[in-house]
Amino acid sequence: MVEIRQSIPVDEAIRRIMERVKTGATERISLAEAQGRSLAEDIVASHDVPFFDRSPVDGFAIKAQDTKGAEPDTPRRLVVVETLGAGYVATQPVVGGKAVRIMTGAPIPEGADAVIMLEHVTETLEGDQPVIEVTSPVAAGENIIRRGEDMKEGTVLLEAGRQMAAGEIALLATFGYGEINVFQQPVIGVFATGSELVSVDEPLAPGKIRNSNSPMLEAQIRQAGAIPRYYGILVDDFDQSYAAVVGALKEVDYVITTGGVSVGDFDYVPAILDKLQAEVLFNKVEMRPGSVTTVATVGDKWFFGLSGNPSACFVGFELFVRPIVKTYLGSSTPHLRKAAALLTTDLGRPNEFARFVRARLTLEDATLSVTPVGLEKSGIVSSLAEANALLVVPPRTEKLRAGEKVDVICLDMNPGLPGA
Ligand SMILES: Nc1nc2c(c(=O)[nH]1)N[C@H]1C(S)=C(S)[C@@H](COP(=O)(O)OP(=O)(O)OC[C@H]3O[C@@H](n4cnc5c(N)ncnc54)[C@H](O)[C@@H]3O)O[C@H]1N2
Ligand code: MOO
Ligand SMILES: [Mg+2]
Repeated sequence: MVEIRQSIPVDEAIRRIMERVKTGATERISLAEAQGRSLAEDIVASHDVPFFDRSPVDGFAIKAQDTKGAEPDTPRRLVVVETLGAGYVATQPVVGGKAVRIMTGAPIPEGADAVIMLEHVTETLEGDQPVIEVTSPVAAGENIIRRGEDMKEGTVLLEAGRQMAAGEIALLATFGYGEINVFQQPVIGVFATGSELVSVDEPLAPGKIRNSNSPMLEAQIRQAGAIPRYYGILVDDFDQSYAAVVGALKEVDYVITTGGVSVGDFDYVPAILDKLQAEVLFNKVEMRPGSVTTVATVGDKWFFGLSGNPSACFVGFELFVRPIVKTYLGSSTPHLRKAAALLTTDLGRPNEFARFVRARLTLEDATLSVTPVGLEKSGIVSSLAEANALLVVPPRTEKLRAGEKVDVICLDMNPGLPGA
């Protein structure tokens, strides 16, 4: 007799997972290793930026009041007393009637309260003495970047859980954070299951297909910020499969299997979980694709039995594995972003389960539109590369019409957003 599984709504499945998730351990790494990692500490500005009043232009640092009444007919003449490059400090204050030639990024000399650009003065020599002529008044404060204008000491710049990209790395470098505390990346073991599978470098034979799910999962794992460890293809043999899963559970933080999770004769994942005495959180979700997605815990390890059908496997990872990884990495927003978009075509086939339709979001005239891509069947690989979103069709929805507003889940991967 085939086991009849108790199905639960997607929200309930996510709730069961999220009530058990934990953040991971932390480690200290160098800034050079920071890209893609998640901060485990708040980053605070350790000083004002800029750290001194500085010039944003190449010009002359002056006292604004010296330019009062300056006109082409009555230019004001200022004596240039020194030249200041970025990285150096003036040797003397600017006093009335004097100017310091100053380069972009150099500190404003004491006594100066404005900078006039090189292009806006006439430079002459009186004997050996450089002199400038100013032909229009300059306001106090002009062309001066004040200390702390960019960032004030003590401000929290980045919060724990923030994933680091180029901008965050620039901030860390600005404040001298050569080392930072980050969350350790969970290591996720991946098994492909099924005697029909051959690997990417093997020739096809009758009845065989290439294993596309585990390379896809490895990419999804990396994209989420975790580390994949591929354990290969398991042929449909219970004892071998059980032993391999037991071995992996000792070595990694979570295990993902793809395939063998339904009710077929060679679908061994349910029996493996049984023998492991795993706590199965659910093994049937009211969703298409991915209705057989199974999530369990084995001691303190997570086990994800994702469907063998490529798109079901893909969606199962994004909905159920990704938020666990993101929470482990300290994120306070572990789920993919949701948005509303206008549907561009009619969408048929009402279903008693929620549907996650692979789709493409485009942005035109400040309006998000969504179009289903390719064939909707769960075994279809072709639409995965086209999709940058999942269109969410709630259960038992009547036919959706072009122009209706629908919910979409934005995927965090190529072709990205807006995917016009
Ligand atoms: N009697 C029932 N049959 C099925 C049910 C059901 O409720 N009752 N559910 C169907 C649904 S829905 C899905 S989804 C699949 C899930 O099957 P499994 O997760 O057990 O996966 P497999 O049987 O191993 O394979 C399904 C399909 O996917 C191909 N596959 C498997 N692994 C890979 C891989 N690594 N790369 C590419 N393609 C893969 C496999 O060859 C099959 O075609 O069960 C339905 N059946
Ligand atoms: O639930 Mo299955 O994953 O739709 O094809
Ligand atoms: Mg099966």
